[in-house]
Amino acid sequence: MFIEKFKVESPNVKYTEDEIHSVYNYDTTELVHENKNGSYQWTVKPKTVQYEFKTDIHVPKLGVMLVGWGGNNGSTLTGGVIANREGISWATKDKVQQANYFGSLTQASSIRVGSFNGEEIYAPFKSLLPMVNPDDIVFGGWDISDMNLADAMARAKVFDIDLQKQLRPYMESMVPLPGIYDPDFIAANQGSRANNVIKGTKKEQVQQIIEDIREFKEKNKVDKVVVLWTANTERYSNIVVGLNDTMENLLAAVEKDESEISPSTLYALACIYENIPFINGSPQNTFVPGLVDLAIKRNSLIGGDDFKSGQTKMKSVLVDFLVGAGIKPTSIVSYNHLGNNDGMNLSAPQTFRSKEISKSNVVDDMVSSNGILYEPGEHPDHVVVIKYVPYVGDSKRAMDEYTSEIFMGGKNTIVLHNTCEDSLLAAPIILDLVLLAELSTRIQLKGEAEGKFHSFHPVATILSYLTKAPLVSSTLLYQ
Ligand SMILES: NC(=O)c1ccc[n+]([C@@H]2O[C@H](COP(=O)([O-])OP(=O)(O)OC[C@H]3O[C@@H](n4cnc5c(N)ncnc54)[C@H](O)[C@@H]3O)[C@@H](O)[C@H]2O)c1
Ligand SMILES: O=P([O-])([O-])O[C@@H]1[C@@H](O)[C@H](O)[C@@H](O)[C@H](O)[C@@H]1O
Repeated sequence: MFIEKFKVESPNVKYTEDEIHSVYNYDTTELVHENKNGSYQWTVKPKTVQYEFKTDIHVPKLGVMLVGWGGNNGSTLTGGVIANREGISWATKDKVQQANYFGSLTQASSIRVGSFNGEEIYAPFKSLLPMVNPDDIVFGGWDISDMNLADAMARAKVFDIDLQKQLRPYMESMVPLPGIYDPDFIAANQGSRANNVIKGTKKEQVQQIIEDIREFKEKNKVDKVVVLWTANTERYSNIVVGLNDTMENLLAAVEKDESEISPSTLYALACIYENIPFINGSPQNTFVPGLVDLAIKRNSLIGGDDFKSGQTKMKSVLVDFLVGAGIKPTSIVSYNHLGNNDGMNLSAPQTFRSKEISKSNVVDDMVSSNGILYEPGEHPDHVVVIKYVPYVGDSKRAMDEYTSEIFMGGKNTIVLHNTCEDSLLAAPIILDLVLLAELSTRIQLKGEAEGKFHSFHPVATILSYLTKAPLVSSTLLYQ
């Protein structure tokens, strides 16, 4: 049975006018590796750590500023939220389609809350804690292309025409702010659309982004802003000692207008200065060490990298299942072709390399978890192929082949084929990322050994489920 909402009655949960107080006993283990009578022994000791959580129940009016707003994902998400908010339905060749948020964890998934008279009871994920209603989000952002969002939606060729016609009046007045453009970091084929760029030094560009955020916040009277990068995939930045390895060196490099500081790092820097959450939806290493240092020092949320939308989502689920079942994947081949602008940008070797890394590394932890199947350092052959085929547009065609070793020298091959608009996969994930980032900034926690409440660690590993290459912090404990 499915229920819409519920209240918790527990000695561990207290509702006040402003907060939900909860106590959670986290059961974990502590491992000890010690020399006993001349030989080393691993000892596993169960332990329980008690945490207290305080969740501010006042849901803010949220502004979401997208970097790359005029792209396929940006225009699709914006149009999708407007269609849901306005209750738009449209004619397709099959039926009259209603707007929905399918594909969003927060809006379209459910959780089990218990059983009643022998029946399992489920509730919406979004009923767990007070969350922003996506219909209320105010969108804005930047793009190096000055195309308005209605024309960008038409350029993307994602939505049905009848839907596009109904959305156009809402979107044609939406025009992206000029963006920070550096041709050295994205494919040369993107140059023709770069007619909407911020001039000046890197320091001046960062300052302009800060001013844009402040003006957006003031103009739209939003309480909070989250910034999310859904612009083109950049090439990796070189990590150079003395340039971007520490926050002091990074800030000095910006002062000196050093060329190796990428646009995405500059946007993120502006957000950290403003204490605005910044999420990276692409695979490049926006978060160079110096930037992570600064985010931690200023306790400003950063998260990423690279939305885990389709092929890689399937890969992480399937390989986790196979390895967990004691089956040994030995060859993974992920091929896809698509014809959108993302695909065109990825047709350049240096930007493709960023994507190849994030699409390949997703299985590393699963493989290293099983020393029965894999020798130290052993891993499956893993190939990622992305081809740009203009004709298919946003309709990505993904083909995957998984070959595994099974019992007594047997081999098993699984082949998957997946076709759909890439932006229809990514847009709901972008929504989840911004909603969960906003929610996490309203939560304070305190471990039993800690003296005072604090926020989550600024490196938001809580967003990992939604990204291919989760950003994690080497500092395990919050300072
Ligand atoms: N399923 C998916 O669509 C999916 C999944 C994972 C990751 N991604 C990543 O999301 C990003 C966006 O995907 P898309 O399909 O919307 O691509 P897109 O090319 O349609 O949109 C990117 C937009 O960013 C703009 N842009 C580029 N550089 C910019 C800059 N420095 N500042 C501001 N705007 C800039 C471009 O003009 C373009 O409008 C890509 O990096 C892609 O790899 C997409
Ligand atoms: O999440 P996923 O479907 O594995 O990955 C997708 C790739 O298959 C696609 O080629 C690329 O253009 C998208 O940006 C996205 O990264």
